[in-house]
Amino acid sequence: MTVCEYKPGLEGIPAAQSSISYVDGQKGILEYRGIRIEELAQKSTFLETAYLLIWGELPTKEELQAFEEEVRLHRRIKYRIRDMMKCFPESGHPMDALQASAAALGLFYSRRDLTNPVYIRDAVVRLIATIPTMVAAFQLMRKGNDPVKPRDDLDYSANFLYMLNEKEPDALAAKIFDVCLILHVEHTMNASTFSARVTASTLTDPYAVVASAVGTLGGPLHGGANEEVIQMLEEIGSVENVRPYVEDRLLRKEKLMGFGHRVYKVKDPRAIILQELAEQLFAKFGADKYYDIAQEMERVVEEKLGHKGIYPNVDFYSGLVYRKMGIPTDLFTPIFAIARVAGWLAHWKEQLEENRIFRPTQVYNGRHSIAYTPIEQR
Ligand SMILES: CC(=O)SCCNC(=O)CCNC(=O)[C@H](O)C(C)(C)COP(=O)(O)OP(=O)(O)OC[C@H]1O[C@@H](n2cnc3c(N)ncnc32)[C@H](O)[C@@H]1OP(=O)(O)O
Ligand SMILES: O=C([O-])CC(=O)C(=O)O
Repeated sequence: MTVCEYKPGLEGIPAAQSSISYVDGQKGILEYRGIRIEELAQKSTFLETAYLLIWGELPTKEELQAFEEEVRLHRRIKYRIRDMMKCFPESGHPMDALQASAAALGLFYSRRDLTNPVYIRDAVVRLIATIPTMVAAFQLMRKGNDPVKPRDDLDYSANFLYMLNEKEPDALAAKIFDVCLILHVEHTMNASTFSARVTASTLTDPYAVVASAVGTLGGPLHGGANEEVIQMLEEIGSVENVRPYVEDRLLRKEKLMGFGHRVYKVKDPRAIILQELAEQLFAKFGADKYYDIAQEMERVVEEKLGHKGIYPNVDFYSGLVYRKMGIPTDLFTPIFAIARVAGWLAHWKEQLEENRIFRPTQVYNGRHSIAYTPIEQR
């Protein structure tokens, strides 16, 4: 066996063969099953894109209707899950609540029949359908309210916003939210997807796969950055403070949240679309001063770090979109998870098709042949 050079963070090391999505980080291109995201953002819906990613082809009209109907029928969560969530501390982070709730689904549906397409479809539908309900239910319950039941007459994104805010959403806001889900659904071998694939490779159940990926997504270097971006913009507070803030952080060798990417060395194509979506919302619902701060920050960071290929990533503008919709900051990453679950499931399915357990090696740099020291001599 050839011994490879150790690469911290596995940079540049292929961990799987996959036909789900493709990134060209120099040109700023992202495709799902070969289709550019710009086109999907304009013409598709989240559920149609999820279908494309998981089953490999765009659905026919009948296939899409059947999938939407199945998801609609599975939106409700069991009262025991709801009661379990009610016991979570209201000060707990919604990502932790989501991780625990997704794992708890496995208590009810743990039968592992991983070779049966019916089992796979059932798990896909159940997870895509219930994750938004769990996010909205935790939000209402931590405020002391009862969760709102899903509305069968509303489509996927409109229903989520309805469950969250207890009122029917504005049509433009619901459409933009759906596009945000399309933009967040999949992104090659990112950390949470890798985590999902490693977990999948042990042939555990899909609820454990998703729970492990949710845990990975929450970190501030990954999906959790969208929450930190808004906190950072609030801390900056004004356009004049941007330059000194950036300079100070760089001097202290601290990262600027929402910037930089392992693969993109240009502006993330998703950030370009998210910025346009934010502008559409501002045009309808009024400007946001944090957008001016964000734009100035993009200019200053390009000036300082453009030579290193550091530009806004997907997490930089998404928070401004969600903020304008009145969504609390700590729900930004759970919303990322609502979308990404379909990407994780596509990878789960692909992993099962040609599974081999992930078991890489390590470079041992510890000691050998050390004698045991009795406790009284230490
Ligand atoms: C959905 C997503 O996961 S998108 C990413 C969300 N995460 C963030 O926005 C957090 C901020 N960004 C980062 O921490 C990084 O850019 C990551 C985690 C996204 C990528 O990390 P890596 O590929 O390991 O890059 P790494 O951290 O090695 O940085 C390479 C160089 O760029 C610099 N750099 C990278 N990102 C940033 C940043 N956001 N701010 C300042 N400097 C940065 C590093 O300091 C390093 O500089 P050096 O070579 O002079 O030491
Ligand atoms: O690809 C990555 O490393 C992170 C990312 O942008 C994503 O998961 O959407």
